[in-house]
This record gives sequence, structure tokens and C-alpha cells, in this order.
Amino acid sequence: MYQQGHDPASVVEILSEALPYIQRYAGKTIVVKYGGNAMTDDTLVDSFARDIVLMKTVGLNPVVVHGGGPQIGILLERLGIESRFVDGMRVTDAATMDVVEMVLGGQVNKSIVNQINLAGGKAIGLTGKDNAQIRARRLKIERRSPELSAPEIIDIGHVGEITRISTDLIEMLTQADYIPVIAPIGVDDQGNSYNINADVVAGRIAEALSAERLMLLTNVAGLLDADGKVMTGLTVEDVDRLIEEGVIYGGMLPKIRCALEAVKGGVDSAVIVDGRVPHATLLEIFTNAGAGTLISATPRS
Ligand SMILES: Nc1ncnc2c1ncn2[C@@H]1O[C@H](COP(=O)(O)OP(=O)(O)O)[C@@H](O)[C@H]1O
Ligand SMILES: CC(=O)N[C@@H](CCC(=O)OP(=O)(O)O)C(=O)O
Repeated sequence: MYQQGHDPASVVEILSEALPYIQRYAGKTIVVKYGGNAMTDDTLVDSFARDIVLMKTVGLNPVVVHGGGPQIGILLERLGIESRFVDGMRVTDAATMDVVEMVLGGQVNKSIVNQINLAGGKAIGLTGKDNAQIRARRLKIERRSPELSAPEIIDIGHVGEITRISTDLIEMLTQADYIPVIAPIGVDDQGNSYNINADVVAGRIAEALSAERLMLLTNVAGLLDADGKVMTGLTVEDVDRLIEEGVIYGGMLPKIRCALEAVKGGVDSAVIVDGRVPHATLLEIFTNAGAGTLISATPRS
């Protein structure tokens, strides 16, 4: 809407610039992963919610998958439980799993749902347990080293590896104009809960939905090179090399791996976006400039 203080001609120009993008993405599914670090500021949560509602209003089908790592960390600290990570994944014992499920499925999920609804959208909050839509089993991390003849298996507790995604509930909701908001909790055949990295869930959901784009919102400007500059137009081979060189580590590892997997699995492109920038999602989708790091099967022309 036109706001006082904005030059009306520039408002119209901006809308006009967005037209080809609106046409290109109409009816397409965009999976947006909203990271816990990008939701620590209330103004940012509000601008994110408005962007999602705008996307839906102009005919796109946004599906939100959220994290909440920092929010889990805060409650664990209050309870005197230590946070530990292996390859960017939280080591999750039974007590930690209870906290993860409460924070992600309760506090964080309902707060995002609430914000989207306040912005005029119709958001429905779900975890992977609803309709058992994210099936998982216990993840085992393999560590290889020249000193060991066989790989070392590292057990990080109730952390899940996705075995199957069911999309029927998500599709039913998007077709009825709802915006699904999904917490990254998986479930196995016995009903056990699993903590899954939210980037991984977003990537697999994007793949299962054959989404047009996977958008990963985080707390950095994008994928940074060794000098701290944002890299873009990357191919699968470039990323493999950067992981080997140690330029990509920690929380960026699951993020970049799932972006690659999603693109290999048929998602048109994945983009890592700075969620600290207001309206980052709209800037990425609807402007010529785009923002952040784009990963596609072929480099950006
Ligand atoms: N090459 C890299 N470029 C940017 N960030 C990187 C890189 N390698 C590691 N990182 C780390 O990854 C973090 C993002 O992952 P994470 O903290 O899990 O984000 P989120 O909570 O948004 O999922 C960055 O804050 C940074 O510390
Ligand atoms: C296994 C694992 O690490 N799960 C994550 C789930 C939340 C998440 O991914 O949150 P962000 O996107 O905000 O980092 C965790 O426990 O922190």
C-alpha cells in the first residue's frame, strides 16, 4: 500500500518491476525456511509475515518451514542443560528432545502462525507428526579418518534422518489457500519423536513438492568466501570444493548440503538469503537485484 513519505512514482515503478516475477511465479510453490537467528527481532518477524502473506496474495504458494535453534538454546540454558553440536546438528538426549518438541512445535510454531494471521494470512501450524508427514529414523553420523580402518559411528541421540515425506496434507492446505507452517519434528513407526535440522526438512519438503524455489533465511549475508565476500551463481561442483577446503563449516554445512540435494532432486534453484534484512524474501523473489547466494543446476546467466 502507498505510504506517506514514499514517492508515488517510485512505488508504481517498483510494482511494475515486480510484474514479470509475479507472472513467472504465479501458482508455483516456494518453500521458505525461516531460521531461528533471523527471528530474534520482532520487527523482522513482522516483515517476514507480511512478505509471506503478500506472496500468497499475488498467487504464489508459500510453505514455511521454521527452525528455532537459539530459542531451544535459551530454554535449555534456563533448565541447566548443556547444548552440544556435531556437524551443525544438536546432540539430543531424551530431556533435550522434550524441550525441542515444546519449543519448536509450541512456542516458535505458534508465534509464526500468529504473526502471519495478524498480517492477514491464513496460517496453519504443523509438525512432522501431523499426518505422520515427516517419517524419520535415528541418524548416525559416520566419521572417517586415515587412522581408522572402518568409519567411526557417532550417535547424537534423538536426531532424525528423513525416510519419507508425505505431501498430501500440505497440498490440501495450500490448495485451500492456507499457508502451512511446519516445525522440523519427525516421527517413526513406533511414534518416537526426532529432532531434525530445519534446513534439511525444508530441502526435502521442497523436493517432495517439486517446488520452484527453496529459500533459506539465515543470519549471514549469504555463503561467504574465505575473504568474507558473498558468493553466488554457484554450481554443485563449486560447493563440493568449498566444503573440502573448509570454507563452509558448522551450521552452514547442513544448509548448503540440503540446498544441493534439493537442486539435484529437481528443485529449480535454492537461495541462501540474509534474513536480517527487512523484506529479504520479497527482495529475492520480486526484484531484478535478487539477494544472497543462489545455487542452481546451471550458473545464473
Ligand atoms: N562459508 C560460510 N559462509 C557463511 N556462513 C558460514 C560459512 N561457514 C560457516 N558459516 C556459519 O554458518 C552460520 C549459519 O548457520 P546457522 O547458524 O545454523 O543458521 P540458521 O540458524 O539460520 O539455520 C553462520 O552464522 C556462520 O557462523
Ligand atoms: C538436529 C538439529 O540440530 N536440530 C535443530 C532444529 C532447529 C533448527 O534447525 O533451528 P535453526 O534453523 O534456527 O538452526 C536444533 O535442535 O537446533
